[in-house]
Amino acid sequence: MKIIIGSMNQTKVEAVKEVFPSDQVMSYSAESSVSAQPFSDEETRIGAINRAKDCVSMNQDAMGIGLEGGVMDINGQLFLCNWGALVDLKKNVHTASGARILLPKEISEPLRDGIELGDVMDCFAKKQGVRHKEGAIGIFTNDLVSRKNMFLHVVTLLRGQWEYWHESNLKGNDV
Ligand SMILES: O=P(O)(O)OP(=O)(O)OP(=O)(O)OC[C@H]1O[C@@H](n2cnc3c(O)ncnc32)[C@H](O)[C@@H]1O
Ligand SMILES: [Mg+2]
Repeated sequence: MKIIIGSMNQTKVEAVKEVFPSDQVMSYSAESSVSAQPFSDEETRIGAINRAKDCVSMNQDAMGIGLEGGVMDINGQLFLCNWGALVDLKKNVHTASGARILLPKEISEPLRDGIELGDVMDCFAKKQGVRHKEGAIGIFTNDLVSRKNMFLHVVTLLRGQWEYWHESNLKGNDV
């Protein structure tokens, strides 16, 4: 089976390759068609779906996977949120979200001023390319859960749902 992951970010590409080890995984810089820094669950999820659909529009013989990172507000506090979407050969869509953790004020304030999380994290952690490595989730979990680990869980949720609905020949809520 061919699978296109709609990102060149290695944390996302490696997560898909690990969850689909027997398949041909290709990466493509898909359009999320949402803001570079999504600010709600809804916007982040739509970004993931748009990326997956953009992948499928490139190659009708492949399944598309979109993974999107964002933040969401609960009672004035910002949490990391991540969403994934899988579009299969029949154009059914499955979605799943990732773990979420609170971001400290040092991060949420510059985010609300319009700076992207990846850039804020590099400045905060005094590192380069946190988004391509451990991610904010890695930094704020003391490296116990990396960005790739978090996406591994999301992609596993996508694969499991796709298998369940595919094998049962039924339609899920998302499809
Ligand atoms: O190339 P793409 O696939 O776009 O990968 P990205 O690293 O930009 O990631 P997203 O667009 O999915 O995430 C939206 C923004 O949130 C940032 N972001 C999300 N989760 C992050 C994390 O765990 N660590 C650092 N930055 C993160 C990311 O850098 C972007 O600025
Ligand atoms: Mg991005």
